[in-house]
Amino acid sequence: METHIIELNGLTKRYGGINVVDHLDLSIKKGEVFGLLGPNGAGKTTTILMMLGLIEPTSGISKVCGHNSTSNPIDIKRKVGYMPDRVGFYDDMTGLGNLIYIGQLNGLNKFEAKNLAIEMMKTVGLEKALNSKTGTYSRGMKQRLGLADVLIKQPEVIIMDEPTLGIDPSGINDFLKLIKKLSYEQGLTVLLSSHHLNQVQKICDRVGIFVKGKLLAQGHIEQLSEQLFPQTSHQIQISLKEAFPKTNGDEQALLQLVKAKHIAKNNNNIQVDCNKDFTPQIVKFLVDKNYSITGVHQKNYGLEDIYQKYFENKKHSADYGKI
Ligand SMILES: Nc1ncnc2c1ncn2[C@@H]1O[C@H](COP(=O)(O)OP(=O)(O)OP(=O)(O)O)[C@@H](O)[C@H]1O
Repeated sequence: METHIIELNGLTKRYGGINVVDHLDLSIKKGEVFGLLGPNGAGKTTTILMMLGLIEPTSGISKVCGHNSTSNPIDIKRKVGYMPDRVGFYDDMTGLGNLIYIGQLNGLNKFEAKNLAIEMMKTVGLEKALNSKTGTYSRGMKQRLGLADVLIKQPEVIIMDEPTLGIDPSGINDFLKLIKKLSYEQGLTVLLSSHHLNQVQKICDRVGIFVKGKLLAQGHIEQLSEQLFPQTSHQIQISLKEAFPKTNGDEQALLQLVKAKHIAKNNNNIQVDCNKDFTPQIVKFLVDKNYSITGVHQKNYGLEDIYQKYFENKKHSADYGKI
């Protein structure tokens, strides 16, 4: 049986008559890296705060590591490490000093705290900066120290709110790889809230698209496009030697064959958006009609495309529930 370490059922938070988190159901397995994606104001932070037991839901239940977040916030605090978007440290203390202090606040004696702090700083690649004051750390180094700060509590689950804010691109890559490695090696479950889609795509096992308090779709990236755009989940691009169509009848016949509404044309290239992979049928159709094919390509939606396309569609629809 699969173990769900995070279980949200009907989780709702109402502010000023509006459900900013609206009957949210979400299950995350042990060891999974899950990306919660959504624009500003979607309700990501409110959801996280309910999971941590820091605010009470209006209705519904949040369970993390088997504990009810609302009735057992102390147990949640023991098992869940939370990394907010900006991590604060004492700038005039060394990185090591800051971590030892956190370790002691979490019940370790000075000796244990020092040993663990050194180990965690090595884990996050800060061994050379052990004795530098955190005031001299770069933003990326501070985020790594923030991760060490979470790890020293030896959590089962790590929740991160926009963890890469303000880090330069190569620092982001290194930081995300580190998160993935930790999850893999230590079986840590990670919930990562972000609106940086490309980054999330790189390391998450699953993602959820969260808009106006509701989870619109969740799954692996490939599944998302099928859920969100059932009619156009496969984009098939064909390059031809000559322009398409030779006759109007060809275009209509191809549209009917693949049950598509529109064929996009650009010079000698065409793109057909279909609800399944019609590549063999399209190629056969064109060959039978004596077109010369110079290239065939199936484009997969990336998370950025999925997100953009979703919000483009929303401009034409008043109802977020209808896709
Ligand atoms: N204490 C509060 N009182 C009233 N409204 C609130 C409160 N906290 C959050 N909200 C509202 O709830 C909505 C969701 O906010 P939340 O911070 O959870 O979104 P978010 O997805 O984390 O956005 P961001 O990425 O900008 O942090 C927003 O409209 C916000 O104004």
